[in-house]
Amino acid sequence: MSLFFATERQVAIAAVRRACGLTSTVFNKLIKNETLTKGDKSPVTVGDFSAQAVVNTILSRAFPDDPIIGEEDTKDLRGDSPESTALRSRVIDLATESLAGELGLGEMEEWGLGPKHTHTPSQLLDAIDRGTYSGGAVGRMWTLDPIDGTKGFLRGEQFAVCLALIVDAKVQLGVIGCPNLSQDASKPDGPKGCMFVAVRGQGAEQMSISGANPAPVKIPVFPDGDLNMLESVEAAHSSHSFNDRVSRHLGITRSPTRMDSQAKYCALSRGDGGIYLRLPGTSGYVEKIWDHAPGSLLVEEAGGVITDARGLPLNFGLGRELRENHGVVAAGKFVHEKVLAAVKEASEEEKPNV
Ligand SMILES: Nc1ncnc2c1ncn2[C@@H]1O[C@H](COP(=O)(O)OS(=O)(=O)O)[C@@H](OP(=O)(O)O)[C@H]1O
Ligand SMILES: [Mg+2]
Ligand SMILES: [Mg+2]
Ligand SMILES: [Mg+2]
Repeated sequence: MSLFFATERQVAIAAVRRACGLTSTVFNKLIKNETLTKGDKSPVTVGDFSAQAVVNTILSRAFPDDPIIGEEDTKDLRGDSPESTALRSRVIDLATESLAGELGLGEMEEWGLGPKHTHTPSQLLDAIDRGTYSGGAVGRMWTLDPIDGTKGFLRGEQFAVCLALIVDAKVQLGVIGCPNLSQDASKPDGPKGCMFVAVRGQGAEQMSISGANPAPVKIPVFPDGDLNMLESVEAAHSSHSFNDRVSRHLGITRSPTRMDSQAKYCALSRGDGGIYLRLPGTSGYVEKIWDHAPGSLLVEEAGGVITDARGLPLNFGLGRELRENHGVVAAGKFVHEKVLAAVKEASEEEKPNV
């Protein structure tokens, strides 16, 4: 039987795998002036830029007509200042080195990828800027977060390379690479590095980053009293005190697991935590589609439910942002409705949140 999106799945896995390798190289060699602070005060590193160059180059060669919505752009890389020049050359070197390896893709030659092909600096910068697509409700488009959880990446904790294919506003394919996540949730000190792959209607699986040991993931049915909350590390990204209030309404006694990035969706999909709650703080920040697209499909294909805090589906067809959604509530299907009710009760007590 031929499966839908088989080529897209294969290319997305190869691209995320390559970017995960690159991020490990960068982490081990990152030096102080290789991190910038963006306009919104969030950090971006040479790793974010070069991983976007690599993934976008692979996608553009394999699917030249598909637009890409990527988090990063080259504004900070194209200037003439010594800082810009140094950053640019480091990003180009890292991306060039990463793209020079075998990708394990059958059509690589035909697509102009692999060790025999070189990419000029200007092609690599343009590849990063292929990510500036504005999105919308119609057609195929990819969305990429080259390093999600950059703060976690810098701390040596959780981060993820996140890629999704959206068709007519629906996420059809999601791939998340988590280089620092334990392969076996019950062995936190065991081997690390996993990849989660979901295709709509075809289920969700976890494998090692090399592709070894693929196994389906499914959100378990938690006995009452065994639930716990997954939440952001950064208090500015989602209110911890609001989550505590929701936990009290649900009778949750276990302490929350704090983790950066879409690794939270991965943990949820394999039962390593029962609820992911992300309610907006007071800053007016609007969530971006690349921070939720692959994770949302992973949750659904693992048998869970994901909505915003008001119970509405996440709308990926409104451009680069989840403009009409308010926060995120993700959980197993037997738990989700109870969480929404608890969110409502908690927000009635604490008005500014919902
Ligand atoms: N103020 C505010 N509110 C909500 N979300 C924000 C905010 N600022 C940034 N971001 C986005 O959060 C992404 C990281 O989310 P995490 O869940 O990993 O946060 S945390 O680091 O665990 O706290 C992070 O993704 P990356 O930039 O890819 O790291 C941002 O897109
Ligand atoms: Mg960022
Ligand atoms: Mg992100
Ligand atoms: Mg990012």
